[in-house]
Amino acid sequence: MSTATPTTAGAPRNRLPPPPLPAADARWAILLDVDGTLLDFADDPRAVRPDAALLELLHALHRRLDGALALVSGRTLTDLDRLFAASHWAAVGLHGLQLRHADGSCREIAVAPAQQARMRDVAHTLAARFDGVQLEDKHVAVALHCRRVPAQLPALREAAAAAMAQLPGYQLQPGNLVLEFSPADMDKGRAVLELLQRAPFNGRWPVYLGDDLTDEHAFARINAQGGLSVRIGAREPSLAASTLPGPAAAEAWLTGVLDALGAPTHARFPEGEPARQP
Ligand SMILES: O=P(O)(O)OC[C@H]1O[C@H](O[C@H]2O[C@H](CO)[C@@H](O)[C@H](O)[C@H]2O)[C@H](O)[C@@H](O)[C@@H]1O
Repeated sequence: MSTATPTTAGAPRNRLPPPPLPAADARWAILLDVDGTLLDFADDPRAVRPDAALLELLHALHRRLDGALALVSGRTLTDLDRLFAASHWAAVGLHGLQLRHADGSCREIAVAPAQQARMRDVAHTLAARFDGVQLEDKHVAVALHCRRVPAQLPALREAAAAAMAQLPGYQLQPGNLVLEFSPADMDKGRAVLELLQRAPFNGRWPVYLGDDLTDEHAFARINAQGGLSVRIGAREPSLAASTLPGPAAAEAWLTGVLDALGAPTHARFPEGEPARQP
């Protein structure tokens, strides 16, 4: 699949092909990371929102795949449902801590309240020490964003790694200009495997699109299942077998997938238009 070519610095670099399009009768299941894959990055995590064309495309694909399309994100399920009007979809939230199957059944990994309170306390104290670092408190997990102050990332990483000694049961998950404290022993790969074991995903060919380090866990599982892993962007190294340059290219490719499969005909948004931010 991938071919290694030398860079000018002499280090190998993977040159990956674009993903193929399906045959009209293909039985695909599509799993989609959100930030950096479907949506361009914004300085403020609360500022992003999918535009109408992307929403329409995703809802049409979800119908065409008989529900075998899921969002797999570090965001909470509540946030995903608000952004995508998708509370009837299977989804993975908080990097696998939350999971909803297509039949609506959910599971959530909990942490002892005292342990969680300790983690939040440590994270808030840490964020206050670094000017410009934005704290996103998801309760069971906390993200410290450096998008506005990328130069702070190395020092924040060092301080956060040191703080881990006080936080048994937690892991420090790096992402795109972000560090997250989240409960250990869960990642997107494990959650994706759970989804793939149940209808309507089982028996279909799994295709996963993602851009970030957290998506590498999913790429590993998807590859082991014989599916297709697609890296969005150019981050290296990656386990992905295929690549697209960014969210705009991902949307164009998904449009090609829908065209190849043939568009469905019923209602656009069964649960009403998605909420709009002011
Ligand atoms: O798994 P994902 O869907 O990619 O979610 C990962 C994190 O995405 C969000 O943060 C990232 O996007 C923000 C908006 O563009 C950006 O400001 C931030 O720097 C990025 O790290 C989200 O806020 C996090 O909760 C997710 O874990």
